[in-house]
Amino acid sequence: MTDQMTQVLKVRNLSKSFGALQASKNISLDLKTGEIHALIGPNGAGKSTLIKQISGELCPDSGEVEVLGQDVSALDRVARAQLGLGRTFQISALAMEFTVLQNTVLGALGARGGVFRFFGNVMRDKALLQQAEHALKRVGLIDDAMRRTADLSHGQRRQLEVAVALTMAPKLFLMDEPMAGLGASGSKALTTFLDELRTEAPILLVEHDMDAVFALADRISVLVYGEVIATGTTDEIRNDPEVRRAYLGEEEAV
Ligand SMILES: Nc1ncnc2c1ncn2[C@@H]1O[C@H](COP(=O)(O)OP(=O)(O)OP(=O)(O)O)[C@@H](O)[C@H]1O
Repeated sequence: MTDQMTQVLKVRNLSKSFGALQASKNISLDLKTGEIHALIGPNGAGKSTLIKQISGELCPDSGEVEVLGQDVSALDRVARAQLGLGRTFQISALAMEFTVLQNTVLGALGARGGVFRFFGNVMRDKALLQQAEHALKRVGLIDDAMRRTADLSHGQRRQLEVAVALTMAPKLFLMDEPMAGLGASGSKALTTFLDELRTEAPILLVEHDMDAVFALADRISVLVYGEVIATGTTDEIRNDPEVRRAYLGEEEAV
């Protein structure tokens, strides 16, 4: 990393409670140009809750979120996405009866702010098709373009979510466990892809797969009980006694 790197995402003092449970405690972190910043922590630490507050799906009790220098705290999810905040879609966002290509074209249509009217016409739109095919090539799903989404493996659906998000040409990515359910070869392929993607769109990556995290991350933040207990390079995190005690040690991940 160099000093010239700019912050594309800044989270300041975010807090969120669900009743008596404080799921985010005064969280501050940032994401810089060209980097992958991994967010790790035990189950229930509050990783997804944090991602949802950044994407605009969940409203924090206090704190601010800045995207590309703009305070987006008052903006909804759609407005944040239009500013370039990409988010891997939940599997439920895919239309299971549609083909892989159709789902990706719908993503590309959404990226243009298009309205879904006559699907037949949409599927004849050369520019949309090219955009969708390009995204499918990048994630390694082009050979499956005509398959029904319902017939894909779990891992392939995760790849498709990334392809759909890519059609929106995001300037930064929030990814919540993209490796989940991928076999060894799937996660290796996705690791290679994310490694390349970071220069185009930096990534805040929530991931339990420690091999992927330590292979990819420029920096890691560790979240425990809603609190960031450490942020640092992979070596700093690996050797941090508090992190080892609170998280890594217990999982024997290093
Ligand atoms: N909508 C909600 N209502 C009440 N409690 C919630 C809600 N969403 C999350 N929680 C609680 O907040 C805490 C943080 O959950 P969260 O899903 O953010 O953790 P996580 O680190 O993403 O976990 P995992 O690694 O298992 O996905 C958990 O105790 C969870 O039960």
